[in-house]
Amino acid sequence: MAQSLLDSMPGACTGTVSVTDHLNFWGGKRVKPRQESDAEPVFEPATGRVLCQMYPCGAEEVDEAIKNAYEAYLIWRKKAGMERARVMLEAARIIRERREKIAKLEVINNGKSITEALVDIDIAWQCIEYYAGMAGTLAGQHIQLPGGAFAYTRREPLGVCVGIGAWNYPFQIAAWKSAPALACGNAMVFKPSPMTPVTAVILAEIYKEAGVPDGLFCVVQGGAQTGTLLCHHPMVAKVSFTGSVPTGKKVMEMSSKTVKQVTLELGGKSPLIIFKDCDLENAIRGALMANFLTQGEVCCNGTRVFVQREILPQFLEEVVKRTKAIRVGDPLQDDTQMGALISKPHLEKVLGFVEQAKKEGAKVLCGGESFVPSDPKLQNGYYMSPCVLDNCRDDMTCVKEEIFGPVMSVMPFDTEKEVIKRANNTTFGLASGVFTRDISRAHRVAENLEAGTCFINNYNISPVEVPFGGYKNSGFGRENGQVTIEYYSQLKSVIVEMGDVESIF
Ligand SMILES: NC(=O)c1ccc[n+]([C@@H]2O[C@H](COP(=O)([O-])OP(=O)(O)OC[C@H]3O[C@@H](n4cnc5c(N)ncnc54)[C@H](O)[C@@H]3O)[C@@H](O)[C@H]2O)c1
Ligand SMILES: C[N+](C)(C)CCCC=O
Repeated sequence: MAQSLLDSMPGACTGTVSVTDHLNFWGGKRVKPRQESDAEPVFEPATGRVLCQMYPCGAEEVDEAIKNAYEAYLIWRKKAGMERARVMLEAARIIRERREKIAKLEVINNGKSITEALVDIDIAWQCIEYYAGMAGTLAGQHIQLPGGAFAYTRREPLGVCVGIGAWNYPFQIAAWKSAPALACGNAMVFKPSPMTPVTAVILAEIYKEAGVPDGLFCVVQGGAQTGTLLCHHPMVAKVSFTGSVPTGKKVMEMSSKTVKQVTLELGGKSPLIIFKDCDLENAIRGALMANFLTQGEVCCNGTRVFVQREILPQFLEEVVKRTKAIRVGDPLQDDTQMGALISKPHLEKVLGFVEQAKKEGAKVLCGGESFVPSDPKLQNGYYMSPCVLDNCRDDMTCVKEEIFGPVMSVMPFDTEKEVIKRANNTTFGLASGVFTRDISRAHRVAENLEAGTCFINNYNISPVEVPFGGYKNSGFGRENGQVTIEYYSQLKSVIVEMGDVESIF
């Protein structure tokens, strides 16, 4: 059934696809929703058409999926790491083979450009391939103790892990969470955002095809209620959450009731600092990459752009020229650079931030308006023109709050000390960036910025080998990189006596 959906992708155009397949997945197959009464429409952002219905899972379905995942976990955890690796490598291969079709479906559900979606799918299979490579390397330590006694540690899986995703990188988030989880021998029940329910289930089918036991990667659909059921379920060992700070706090609180481990990948308001000694051309490219990928709906975007006063005029002139030239439109067209925002309410929220910024004294240098493409089929889509704001101050709403749209706020600064203080003056701490040719300054600034990532002379690249995650309210735990193995496994110490027991009794 699902294969037919992917098979229809090559010829599919914007405005032509409807998804009727079931979107839940456990027991090795798509599962019909038990309740069809609370359906929520899912929209195609590019056209505003209804793409499909999302039927939230209730308590019985969540319980069934978790129990099914637990059965699969009992089988999977006993497999050698090399065996798990082979299955995961096969899953990565299948994704690579179907990348165009999956990317197309992602575009239709999310609204981002096909150019970007292809990169997202590539990052997804790379992540699975990377953790497949690590599955066979998991090992403990041998510790010598007095009298011939010794101890060793075993790195063991946690059990059933829950993944809860945001809507901006639907397939990639599912891969970033499931790949390390599965490599360590866990099972995962994944809940995508109710706005992007379509592609996580494709990943489930691919894992199944690659040879994971039925139930190892399950998908349950739903919003806050379904998420709450997952976070409270006693058989869940860990919740890895990607989403906003307020929801992340709730997830942490709910998970604490049954002492589940938690990873929180939350929002950001990241600083990008551009010194006058930078390569200006690269800094401008970096600023655009830091603000306008996925219509600005990126957690780690560098939306507070601090530019050293001497180069501010040249920077603004060039950034505005290039922002105005960004081609907004049909996300399935190869030459489109920016697609549609996720939903009408979200578009209105982002436009509201621009209005508020104007009221607070910011100057709109370009964009910041809703945009109606000339193609009639796109006229009800959720488009806006990318925006550059000048005259921004640190106390403005647009500088303090995560907008999650294509809005860049630019501010001048004079000294390194001053800009570091201002950059750190936020409750967020996801990412940061610095452009300078001074190597000492670059590393000094990186050391002093309170953020989980600092890009030097680039922005928003995401090699899967490098850990990704936040400081402060942007969360804790990491995705990607070797360290994430520690967030999906636990250590057992086995202590072995070789002599007699010395008892004080
Ligand atoms: N740090 C990261 O890696 C990262 C990546 C992508 C997005 N984000 C952040 O995500 C936010 C945008 O995504 P969003 O609007 O989907 O966020 P959101 O917090 O509204 O929702 C995220 C997920 O949580 C679920 N959810 C909502 N209420 C819940 C509850 N009470 N219990 C359990 N689950 C619940 C949603 O259904 C969704 O699946 C932004 O703040 C963005 O910065 C962070
Ligand atoms: C792949 N990027 C661009 C680093 C985004 C990671 C996920 C954040 O929203």
